[in-house]
Amino acid sequence: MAQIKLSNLKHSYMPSPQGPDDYALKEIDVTWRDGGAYALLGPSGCGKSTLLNIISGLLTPSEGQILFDDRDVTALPPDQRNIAQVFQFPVIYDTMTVGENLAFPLKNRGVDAATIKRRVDEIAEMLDVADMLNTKASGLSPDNKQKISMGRGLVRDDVNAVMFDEPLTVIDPHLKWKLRSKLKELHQRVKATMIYVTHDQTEALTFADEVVVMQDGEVVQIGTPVELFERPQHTFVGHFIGSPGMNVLPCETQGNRAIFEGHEVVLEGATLGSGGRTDLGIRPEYVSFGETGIPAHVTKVSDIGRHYVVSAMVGNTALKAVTEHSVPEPGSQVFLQFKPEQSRVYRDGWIATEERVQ
Ligand SMILES: Nc1ncnc2c1ncn2[C@@H]1O[C@H](COP(=O)(O)OP(=O)(O)OP(=O)(O)O)[C@@H](O)[C@H]1O
Repeated sequence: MAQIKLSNLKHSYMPSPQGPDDYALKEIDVTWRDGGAYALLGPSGCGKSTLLNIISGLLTPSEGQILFDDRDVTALPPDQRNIAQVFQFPVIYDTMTVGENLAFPLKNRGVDAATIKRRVDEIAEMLDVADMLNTKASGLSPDNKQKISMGRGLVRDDVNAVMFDEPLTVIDPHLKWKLRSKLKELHQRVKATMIYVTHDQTEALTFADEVVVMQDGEVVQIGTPVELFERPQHTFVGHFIGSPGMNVLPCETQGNRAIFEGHEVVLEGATLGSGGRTDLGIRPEYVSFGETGIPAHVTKVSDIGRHYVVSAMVGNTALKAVTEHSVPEPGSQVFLQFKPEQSRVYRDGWIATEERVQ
């Protein structure tokens, strides 16, 4: 397995790109440590597949380098990069048995029979398919087919990385959580460098030690699931991660305070920079109800199981609060309190509040 470094990577599908908008990848600088579990998360069109294809060697970047353990592989074709890939749709041979499918990547490389048997048994046991080794792949359910596809990606122990491209797309929703946790467990056992591409935050946050959040060809934040939740570096991250996402409320700034709909809001730290569009970012989980605070009108209360999501209006601005206990009635007047250490100003989308030193 290898450390993977993407250095000053840019890619445009146009022959002579003029400006940043002509680039599918604007400037990517990322280092993935050997044995880490990473997710590439972003909406459709943000550049995930482009990046994946550049790493696997299907696409040559317009600029920049790809390094595996400090070895420049930018010019190497896919077959010399030694990467295993698991795609959206299962890639298995229907005419072979499960065991033969799992053995195939090893057989292809001339691995000896005893090692093949040992690896196939190990992987089959990890995937809970040991009892299916002699079953013809054609008769398997879609989720078992995808499991075997994953197994084929994991069976070799000489690859630089295993890349998963939206691997749960074809899986029934009620089986998704099973495979999601299975993959996490597999990473802990196999310890390979794994890169998991998805537009689904639950998949990314369950699987990865670190998530790379992309928007419009740019990495907007790299962090642990907790970091992305607790301190989004960009309003996009705040909104994209979390359910419901972070409230992004137009505001003005006055010294180290935000003025939101005429009300002063205490922030986590000092305000940075000046000018640009300013928004106050606060997650619904950190908005609470009190005896005093910002007056609001409750418009809707949704019971979503473990907690309630309260929609309210402050002046002309809509926001959400998440609460477990004190549930107001729709139509009532309430006072909202924003947790200061979780209240931040964003300037043109980027965080502009200094981090509080503990
Ligand atoms: N072969 C291509 N030729 C021209 N433009 C392309 C090509 N492939 C992708 N693009 C453009 O590059 C940008 C990034 O696309 P990409 O497929 O990498 O995003 P993605 O995040 O993987 O999206 P999805 O999840 O829908 O596959 C998009 O604007 C897309 O239209």
